[in-house]
Amino acid sequence: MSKKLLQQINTPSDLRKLDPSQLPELARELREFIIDIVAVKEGHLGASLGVVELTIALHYVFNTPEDLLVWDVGHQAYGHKILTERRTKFDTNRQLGGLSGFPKRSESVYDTFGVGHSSTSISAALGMAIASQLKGENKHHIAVIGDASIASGMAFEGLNHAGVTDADLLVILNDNAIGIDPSVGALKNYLTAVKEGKNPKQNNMIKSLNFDYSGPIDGHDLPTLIKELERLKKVKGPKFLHIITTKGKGLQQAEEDQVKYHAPGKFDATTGEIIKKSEEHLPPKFQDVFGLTLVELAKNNPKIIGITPAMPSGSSMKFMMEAFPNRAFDVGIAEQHAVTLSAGMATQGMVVFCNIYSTFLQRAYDQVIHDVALQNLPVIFCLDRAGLVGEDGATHHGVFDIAYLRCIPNLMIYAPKDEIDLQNILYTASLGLKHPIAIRYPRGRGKNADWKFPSDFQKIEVRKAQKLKKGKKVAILSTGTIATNVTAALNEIEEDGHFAHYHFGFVKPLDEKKLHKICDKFSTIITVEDGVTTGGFGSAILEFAAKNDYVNEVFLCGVPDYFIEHGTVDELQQFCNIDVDGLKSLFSTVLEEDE
Ligand SMILES: Cc1ncc(C[n+]2csc(CCOP(=O)(O)OP(=O)(O)O)c2C)c(N)n1
Ligand SMILES: CC(=O)[C@@H](O)[C@H](O)COP(=O)(O)O
Ligand SMILES: [Mg+2]
Repeated sequence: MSKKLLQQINTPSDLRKLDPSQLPELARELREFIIDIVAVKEGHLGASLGVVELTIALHYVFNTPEDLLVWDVGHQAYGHKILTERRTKFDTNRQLGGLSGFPKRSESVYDTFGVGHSSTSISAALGMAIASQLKGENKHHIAVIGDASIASGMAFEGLNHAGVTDADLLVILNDNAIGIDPSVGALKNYLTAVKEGKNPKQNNMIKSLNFDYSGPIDGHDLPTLIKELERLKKVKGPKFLHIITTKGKGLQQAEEDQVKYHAPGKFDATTGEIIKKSEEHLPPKFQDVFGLTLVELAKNNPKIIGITPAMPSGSSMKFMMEAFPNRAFDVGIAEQHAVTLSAGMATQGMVVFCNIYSTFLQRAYDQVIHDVALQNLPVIFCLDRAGLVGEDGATHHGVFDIAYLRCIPNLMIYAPKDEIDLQNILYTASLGLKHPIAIRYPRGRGKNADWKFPSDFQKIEVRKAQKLKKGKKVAILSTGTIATNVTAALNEIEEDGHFAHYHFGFVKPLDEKKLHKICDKFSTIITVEDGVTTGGFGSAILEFAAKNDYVNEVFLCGVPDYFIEHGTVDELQQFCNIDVDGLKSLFSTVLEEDE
């Protein structure tokens, strides 16, 4: 179908020239445009489809970019990007060198705040609103936040503050009753009661926080939305609009299976059918190795508990939730709570597997230190999506965990080299450890198509590093699944026992006995990791060498000291020179120099 209206719009001021009667047609065109491109280029789908009308109404009513609009998480901001000067580039979304999948200040003046991690929008927009007041500027400030994201502690901190200000802040709650997985918790029940009219108006909790509350209204009804936004524009102080939308709106399958269509991969734009890749003979996803192994272990140990903050599907904690609903908890977007809840359970002798994406654990740093490590509670952190995650980009790479966890006393860190190693460390942790442990593993699939399940678990000796290959001259020390790249690179160069390769599953505690032997035997050491080298595994080896007066040459390979953008994992590893070819050329150079 034609996109006559959309093609006329490069900026929101073009949009504001349209007659209100043309906006529903624009919404149809925008939706179709998003579907056509995401079907081929992949990305987040359902959330953006759900806010098409809201996006149009906001840019129609408010004077963006003068008025400041903050999208929470930003996975729903595709329509916003398309209407704000990026329509012709939208087909590069999330690709190397292309548009970011999330709003980003350096990308556009319309992206007022960089997002990706949830629940920041209220604080950020309030900060802007207070700054505008202080500067004597007359602007509107709008935060758009979803029902799952508003349940997070940080959003409540923002609301709590905003309610005692007279800042020009409009919070729009986009309530579609789902996050990535169905929303959870008492707040969800409260919002449902409000929607069903079961909550008396005088008991409205948002009103009681001193907001001008309106809604709930139909977020797909453009005339109603526009009328209400026009009204709110004139209201002073903090305001809260509750709108009801359908995630995936306009694509039947996306509306019916909202979990799958959050980010469906490639699909047929006309039928909506997801284009399935054959999964036969493919190695397992690490998340499934985690999820299925946990269930297996939990069968024999009633003390095992699983906790996820809002990622039951992404982490595969859903298997545990299905098998043992009483012992598995989705606590919503609440990483801080997830960590301290785990600590509380651990005080009572439970064996808690707290699964958090590496990047999202950053939010619960104090809880890891203060509530877990300081009390030496043996919580088992399973950090999925460690390393470079690919198209989600800089906000989501799990590259800092080794560096930010390594300095915490009591906390052990383990990075398995493959699926079996992951299973075995989960098993080992389930037997009971004297300390908390963080087990980090990457997004995506392993390499072992012959992975057997269930398997014979092997206990892993704490601290012990493993020799993967013998060699005489240079020692390569790797941690985690990047070992596979090292092995492949070594297999591709002609070397006759020049390089030895060691897998350091334990980054902490380090196998110092083996390190002494390595430092004595090899004058050159190369460390390889898929996280930042600043403070990471390589740094740990350098610290060991310095502390023990070794003067070996140590080369660190890993993620450099700047933020890595989006692209495929292969492209980004190549960029960091930790792909097979990058490592091969480094090893070849070392080999040539030695000969
Ligand atoms: C701190 C943090 N934890 C988890 C996530 C992963 N995540 C991204 S979107 C999302 C669900 C958001 O749901 P909601 O706010 O209701 O927005 P919707 O997708 O429904 O539009 C989650 C859990 C995140 N981005 N940030
Ligand atoms: C927007 C967001 O934070 C999530 O949707 C994230 O993109 C999920 O990542 P995975 O696809 O790795 O589960
Ligand atoms: Mg939602």
